[in-house]
Amino acid sequence: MAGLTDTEWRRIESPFGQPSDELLFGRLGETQLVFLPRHGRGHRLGPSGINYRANIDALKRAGCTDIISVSACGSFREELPPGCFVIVDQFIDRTFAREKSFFGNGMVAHVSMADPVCPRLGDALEAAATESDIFHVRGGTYLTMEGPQFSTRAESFLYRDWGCSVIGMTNMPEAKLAREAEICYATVAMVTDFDCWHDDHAHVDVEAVLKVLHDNAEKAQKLVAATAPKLAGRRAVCAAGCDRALEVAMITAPESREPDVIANLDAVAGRVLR
Ligand SMILES: CSC[C@H]1O[C@H](OP(=O)(O)O)[C@H](O)[C@@H]1O
Ligand SMILES: Nc1ncnc2[nH]cnc12
Repeated sequence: MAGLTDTEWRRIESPFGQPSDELLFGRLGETQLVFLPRHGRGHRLGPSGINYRANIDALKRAGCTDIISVSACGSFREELPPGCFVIVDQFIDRTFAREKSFFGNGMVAHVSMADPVCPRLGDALEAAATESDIFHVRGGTYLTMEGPQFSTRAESFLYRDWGCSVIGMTNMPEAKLAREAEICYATVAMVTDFDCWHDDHAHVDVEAVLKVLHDNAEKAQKLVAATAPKLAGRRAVCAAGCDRALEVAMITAPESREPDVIANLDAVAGRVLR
């Protein structure tokens, strides 16, 4: 990415297994930035094969306070055509074959997902998109399907009827895990296709997705570059409380907590478990 300096790929170890790849550390002006390709370089990993827990844990260990998820998506709305960037504010999770929590037996926690997107990050993305003259929409619901196959036409119509805006295969459980790790999270959904509901457009295929993605890569980089400086001066606390999500979430009594489970949570929940 143009303007990214002091770059270095570094491997981060996680007790939750292998992150998708090494992390690319760099600096964009005053902002420290870390890039993690969620499918690995070369797109080796499918959406169900990504170790989402290891990725979020590694980002936490790397010191990340904010995550901007850049994601290719199908659209359910005429007014969100290919090329449009949607700064979503809600998710529906239809995945079923993924580890979805850092917590469980031995240390149970229930975080709120009522507002899964950090409004401060949403504001920064919206302002950056406006400044950069990028066609975008603020707000929308991202449905996460398991994949790897695309939806049937019946599913596509169902999700439209549910009021969903876009569809992808990765943002859940990513957003849930970011919340558990007390990291602010926001998504830029880059619309690549109309899935398979639209009479006037062919059903989605990978070739079509890649073409739109390539045509929009520069725009996505411009958006990240314009957003980064807005996040440089880290506030003491997140006004929405993303960075304190665990304070009202943990339910297992201290004497019932399992030490080996607690040990793995040193990065994600060390702040509240110490
Ligand atoms: C190549 S189309 C399907 C693929 O694209 C999206 O990836 P990402 O969310 O990482 O941008 C979608 O979720 C699927 O994984
Ligand atoms: N139509 C679609 N469904 C699921 N994931 C996608 N990624 C890009 N387009 C998609």
